[in-house]
Amino acid sequence: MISLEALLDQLNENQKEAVVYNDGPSLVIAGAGSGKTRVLTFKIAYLLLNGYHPSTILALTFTNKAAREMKRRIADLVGHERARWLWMGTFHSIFSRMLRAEAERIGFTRDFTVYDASDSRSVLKSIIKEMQLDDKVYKPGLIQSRISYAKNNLITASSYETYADLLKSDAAQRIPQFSRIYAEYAYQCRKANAMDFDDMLLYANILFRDFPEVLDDYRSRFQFILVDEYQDTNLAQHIIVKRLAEIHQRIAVVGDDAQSIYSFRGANIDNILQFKSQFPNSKLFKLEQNYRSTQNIVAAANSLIQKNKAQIQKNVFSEKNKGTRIQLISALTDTEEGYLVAKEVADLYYQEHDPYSDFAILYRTNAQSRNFEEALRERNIPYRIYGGLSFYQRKEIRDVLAYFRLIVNPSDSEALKRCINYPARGIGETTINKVSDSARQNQVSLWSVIGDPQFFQLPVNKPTAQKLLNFHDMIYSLSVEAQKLDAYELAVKIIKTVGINEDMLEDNAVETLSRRENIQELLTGIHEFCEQKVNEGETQIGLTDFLSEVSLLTDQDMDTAESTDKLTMMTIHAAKGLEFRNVFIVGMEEDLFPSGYVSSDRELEEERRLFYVALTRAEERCYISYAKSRFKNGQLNFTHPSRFLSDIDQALIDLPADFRQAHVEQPKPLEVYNKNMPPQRPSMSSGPVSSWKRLTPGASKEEASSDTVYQSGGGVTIGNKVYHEKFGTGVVLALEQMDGNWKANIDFGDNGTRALLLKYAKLKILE
Ligand SMILES: Nc1ncnc2c1ncn2[C@@H]1O[C@H](COP(=O)(O)OP(=O)(O)OP(=O)(O)O)[C@@H](O)[C@H]1O
Ligand SMILES: [Mg+2]
Repeated sequence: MISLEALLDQLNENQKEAVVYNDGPSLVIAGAGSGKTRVLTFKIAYLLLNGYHPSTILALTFTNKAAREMKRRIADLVGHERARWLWMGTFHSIFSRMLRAEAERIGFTRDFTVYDASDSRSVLKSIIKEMQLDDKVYKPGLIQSRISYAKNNLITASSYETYADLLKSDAAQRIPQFSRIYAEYAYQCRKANAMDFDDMLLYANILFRDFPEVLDDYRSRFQFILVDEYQDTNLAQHIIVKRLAEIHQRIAVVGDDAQSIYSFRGANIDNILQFKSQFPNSKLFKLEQNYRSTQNIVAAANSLIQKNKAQIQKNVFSEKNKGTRIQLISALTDTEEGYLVAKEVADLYYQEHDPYSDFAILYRTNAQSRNFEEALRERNIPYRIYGGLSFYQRKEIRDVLAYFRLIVNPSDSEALKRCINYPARGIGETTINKVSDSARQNQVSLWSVIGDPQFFQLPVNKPTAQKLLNFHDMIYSLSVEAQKLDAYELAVKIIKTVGINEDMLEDNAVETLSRRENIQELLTGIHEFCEQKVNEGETQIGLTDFLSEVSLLTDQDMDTAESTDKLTMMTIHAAKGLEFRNVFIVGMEEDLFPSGYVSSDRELEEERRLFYVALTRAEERCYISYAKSRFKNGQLNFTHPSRFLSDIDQALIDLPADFRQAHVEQPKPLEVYNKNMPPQRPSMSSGPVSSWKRLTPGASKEEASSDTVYQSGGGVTIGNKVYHEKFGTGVVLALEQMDGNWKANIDFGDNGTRALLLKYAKLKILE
């Protein structure tokens, strides 16, 4: 075990101060690579060496992988025994653990299922269908993100109507049934004993609000709370942390406003900016030395982020070597981009002898990975992809997991629908619909109906009723076994019993073989999971434990074989917090990065922050690539290099000759290869980025309400006539999101034009 002195010797003066200050709340705001995560890690080790019991420390990270990493570091510093009992994980995994322990209090059982995004969407689809609504207007994806937004802002289905006064005008125009759908969705989830991802945070808040004794219990258990990547927390997360730390005030958070990249998921940068007002006695620490990257990379990242107006000024420097300049790779086509990047990787691998695990290819969207995969495969370069269609989302794996879910929680209607006729049992779509209808009419789960079709007067013939009963009994007897067997034994038994094995053995097609291998891999994974838990001192590892772990994986957690030498491919969002010697940022083109969906300066600044995150992942070398033409939806489009390239200090980047030319010229509108194709959305490069539509008070509503305004405005629409207690009647000219809150510019006639935050303005919408 390390001495306190030796521990602190591994930190610079500023880091040391932040680590040893533990008398009250503290906040570290600092740029990328300056050791924020290291401060948290060392602070925990410091607390442990000072006698805190590990089980009294709660540390919240952004991914499970980051938690594992931090735990490993702490174990290296202070010994495995001390690190073992730390409460460390993502918000979702930590609070789902609490919710399982307290589930009965809020009307669930401890075996509740966690619905993933596709389960939720499927529930919403059937609600929209059942309510006979037009799914072109009531798009399940849109409804889903609105529900998520509401939950992350702690607006429940039942309180939605009350809060909706402000949100109502656009909803009333376009999706007036939204609150009914939300309520039905909440009801369906509850009936299925299921929570979705956002529910983890919502219900944790409800639990703490409604059961003060539970809150007190956790408050006294956690003597210290630490949060990494605080700039990307949302309101629901912020309130949980605030509640837990309210009494003892021993809380340490770290973050970087320049790396806030999750506002589309409800993250609110105000949480970090207003930490001081939430915790008035808090102490602010700044770190300035970057230990990750070469001087050139740090300077390039600094020059880029300077272009953002909204930011806290920071002085970040590196004392590492100067390093090489950023290399730009210009390709004619997206296929060539893949080829050139793979070639560069191979060259570096042979020249510099860097292992493949030192390389990362980072992109804006998952869909970009394909060209690189092909090019890497051609050169036999091993790689792993995070995110996208992960292992656990493959059909055969989802099928097996659905059985697991149903057996531990028979009310899980999504799981039931998935397994009732797989492998085929002669229970058709019509029968399943009848079961669903009956469940709805009788307000019971599907499971109850198939357990007694006669009682529920299910309109099916005798043989069909018998098939339902057989299925019910098979699942029931497995759920009895579940009490006795551990996760692995049970999983093996299930796969044998329900007929998946035979289904796969019958057919020797190549795809079936690989599906069989995947299932085998799943079983191996469960086996390892059980062993690991046993090693950690747990007994009785049931399938629920395994399921709750896999259902809370994030984009960074998909691959378990971490030690092998593979190149990493992931989105920039998933790369947050990570570092690699060699980083390739690819697809650096207008309409791709920044994304073509950007419609305000604020959104553009978030894209720039995303680029800043990408650049600052690199330790030694950073490459940026773009293609001059790219296939999109089966069409070849000509592209323009991203405007962000010219944000980087030109002395630090090797631009090819044709780039300067392209940027001196006025950017052209998007050219289209096939002249017969319909006109394309205008390129973002044809002029300055439009800020929010500004309209005169007389503008028509149709003109005023663009999709973007509607989606993110969360309420008042441009062109609305509104009433304010003090300023009287006015017309909304513009809407803008400011630090997560909506700001409206309103023309109040004689009382002038005012910028008001909707949150406080208490506007009444007149028309
Ligand atoms: N005092 C130090 N001595 C040696 N190495 C350090 C020191 N401080 C930080 N580092 C190293 O610098 C790298 C970046 O640190 P860390 O990941 O903690 O930065 P961060 O501020 O959390 O970055 P990000 O904003 O990207 O999350 C790590 O490899 C870390 O081990
Ligand atoms: Mg970090």
